[in-house]
Amino acid sequence: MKSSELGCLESGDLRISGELICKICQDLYNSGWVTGTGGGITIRSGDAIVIAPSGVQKERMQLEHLFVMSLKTREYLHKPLQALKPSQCTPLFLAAYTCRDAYACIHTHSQEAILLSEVFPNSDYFSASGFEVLRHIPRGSKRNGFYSVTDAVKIPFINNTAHESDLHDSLKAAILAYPEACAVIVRDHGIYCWGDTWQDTKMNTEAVEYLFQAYLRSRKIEY
Ligand SMILES: CSC[C@H](O)[C@@H](O)C(=O)COP(=O)(O)O
Ligand SMILES: [Zn+2]
Repeated sequence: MKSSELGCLESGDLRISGELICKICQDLYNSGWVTGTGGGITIRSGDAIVIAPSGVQKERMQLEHLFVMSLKTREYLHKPLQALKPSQCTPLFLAAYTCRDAYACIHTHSQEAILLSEVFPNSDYFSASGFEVLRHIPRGSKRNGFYSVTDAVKIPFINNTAHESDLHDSLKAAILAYPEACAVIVRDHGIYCWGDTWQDTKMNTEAVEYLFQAYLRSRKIEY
C-alpha cells in the first residue's frame, strides 16, 4: 500500500483515528463482544468521521480498508481502493453523532445484552442500581456528570430488525427519549454506546457491559 492511496487517512488526526479503530476492533474481538463480521467502532475528528467497511472481520482490518465521511454533507472524503462498502451501522452511528454530539460510537454483539433482552422481554429499558460501576457511567454525557451507586440507571431497549438500517428510527427515538443514557440495547443483537471522546466511548462501553455482567451474575443467571 502506497501512503498516497490512504488519502486523508495518510497523516494527522484521521490517521490516528483510523489506527485506533483497527486496534479497538481487535480488542472488541478479543473481549468476545464481537465475532465474525459483527460490531465495530467509528471515531470522529471535527467534521470527519472514520467508518469501517461492511462484512469484513473487523479485527483484521487495516487503515487502507476504512472510509471517511463528512458529518455535515454526508459525502465520502475518502473511500478504500478495494471494492468495499461502508458499515451498515453507519446510519446508526450518525444518529449518535447528530443527536448527542458524540465523538465516537461502539457497536457490540455481547451475549449479556442478548440475555438481558430475554430477562426483560416486556420492558422499555434495563435498569440497575447498587453497583459500584455506576460511578463510571455518565448521565448521557460526562458533561452531565455520572451516576452514583444508589442511582438507578436506565438503558433503553429497542427491537431488532431484519436490516440494520431499519433500526435507525427506533434508535434515534430511544436516544432522544432517554437523554441520561449513553447506550441503547438492540434486543437479541447487542448495544450501541457513545461518548464525548473515543476514550469515553470505550470506557462507557466497558462500564455498561461490566454492569450487564455484574447484574446477571448477581442474580445467578447462567450463560
Ligand atoms: C451485515 S448484517 C448486520 C450486521 O450484523 C451489523 O449488525 C453489524 O454488527 C456489522 O455490520 P457491518 O455492515 O459488517 O459493519
Ligand atoms: Zn450488529
